Formats: sequence, C-alpha cells, structure tokens
Amino acid sequence: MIEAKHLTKRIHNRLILSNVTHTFQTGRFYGIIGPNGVGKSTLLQLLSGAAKPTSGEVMLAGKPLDSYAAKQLARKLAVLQQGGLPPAAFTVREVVGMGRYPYQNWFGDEKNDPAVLVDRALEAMGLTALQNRPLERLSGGERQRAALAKVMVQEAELILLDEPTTYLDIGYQIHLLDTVQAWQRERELTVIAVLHDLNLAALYCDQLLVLHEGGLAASGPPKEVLNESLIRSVYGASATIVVHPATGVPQILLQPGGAAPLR
Ligand SMILES: Nc1ncnc2c1ncn2[C@@H]1O[C@H](COP(=O)(O)OP(=O)(O)OP(=O)(O)O)[C@@H](O)[C@H]1O
Repeated sequence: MIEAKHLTKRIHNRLILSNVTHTFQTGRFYGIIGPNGVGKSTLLQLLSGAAKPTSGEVMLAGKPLDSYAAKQLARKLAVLQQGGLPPAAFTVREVVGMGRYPYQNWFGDEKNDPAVLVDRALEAMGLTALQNRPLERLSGGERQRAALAKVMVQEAELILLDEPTTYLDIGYQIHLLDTVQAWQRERELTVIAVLHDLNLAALYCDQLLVLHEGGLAASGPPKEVLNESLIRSVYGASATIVVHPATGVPQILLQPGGAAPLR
C-alpha cells in the first residue's frame, strides 16, 4: 500500500499540486488522468521518490518513502519514465538486465542467475529476436517495450508507469496493457499509470484519479468517474459516453468542433 498524504508541490514558486491525499491499495490498477500540464507526472515522481514534495509525505508500506535506502526502494517499486529509454549503444538484453541492479552486489553479480527472468520478460514483450540489437537501432515503440521488460525484471510490487503506451500502435497498446494487467493480477501488484487515452484507462483501471487545477477532481471506478460533464469541465471537450458492449465500461466518443478555446 502506498499513501499520498497532503502532497503539495511548488516548482519555481508555482503551485502544481495542492494537498493531494489518496491511498493506493495493494493489488489494484490505478489510472491517473487529467489534461496536459496538470501535474500527473509530478504526482508520479512524488510517489516514486524521484521528486520531493514541498509539503506532505508519501508512506510506502507504512514507512515514509525517504526512510528507504535506494536499492531497498528499487526492490519495492519500479518506474517506467515518460519517454521510456534513451537511445544508447547497449543491447536490448543488456538494458533489460539492468533492471536487476537492486539485487546485485558491487560487482554486478546476484545470488541467482537472472537469465531466465530476462528471457521471460523479453518474450513477454516480443523482443526475443531483437535482444542483441543496440537500443539506438530500435524504433520508439520497440524501445518502449524494452523499457517495460526492464521494469518487469525488477520484480517490484508497486509499478509506476508514466504514459506507457506512448509510441505504441493500437495492437501493441493492448498487448502491453494486457501483459501488465495479467502480471498485476497474477502477482497482486499495485499498478499506478498515467494515461492519456481515457478509453484505455476505462478498460484497464480499477480506479481512476482525475487531476484538475492542482487537486483531485474525482476518484473512483471508471463507471463512476467518467461522465460527459467531467470531460467538459476538466478537458474542455464535448464527448458522448457509451457503454462498451463487451466489458460494460464507459467509452468516450469525441465530438469534432466541441472543444473549448485553449487554456
Ligand atoms: N522542472 C520544471 N521546471 C518548471 N516547471 C516544471 C518542471 N517540471 C514540470 N513543470 C511544470 O509543472 C506542470 C506539471 O507538469 P507535469 O509534467 O507533472 O504535467 P503532466 O500532467 O504530466 O503533463 P502532460 O500530460 O503534458 O505530460 C507543468 O506546467 C510543467 O510545465
């Protein structure tokens, strides 16, 4: 369980987040949604410890986040950064193997051979054939899949994903989220993902948190949270909500010409 307690974040004296409080329960899939620049990545950075709140605190398994040593924290939580991995000369296999660093000693060795784990993650992400190719010679989507494979081998119980479907075509978007969901359910992981695609968010998340004007505008299951007036007030867009015929979750049909002037 991870708790955001009264988190406030100012950047260069500008208030980005104000008094955000939420408890993320173990074994659930959360989506953080909201318009561009509202503070979704900032909230994820506060939850991962990559940034410090101006006030408030994050509690992980009942202890303040900053009481964890770096490697200890990396065994508990893994992060997929926005934009994934930079192009680099390391091979896909080497980069995915780097996800094991929290378990390695000074010499880069660990007790058990991680090769099987790396093989499994490469296979799950459809990267087996590309494993010896340097990252700099992959497409954006392939690099994004490598980034997720690296997160998988980290074997953390809390997974923070910042726009994980960026660069992916619709086939790989579904494949990636299916993989994350199967893995989350099998191991009772907690997943917190920043998602822009509200339809994907409704399909995969148990709970949605809607950020608007520095705070939580709404939170709850997609069926309770996603409605036409929320889409209009938060995004300034006109939408029609329909019920997905197979899953029963809300899906959004956008209406051309229905946008408010840019904020
Ligand atoms: N290092 C920084 N210096 C100055 N402003 C920053 C910095 N990092 C973020 N911000 C500002 O903080 C606000 C929140 O940024 P954040 O990246 O959290 O938004 P977001 O909701 O994830 O946006 P997007 O959907 O566009 O990715 C933005 O207005 C951004 O310009």
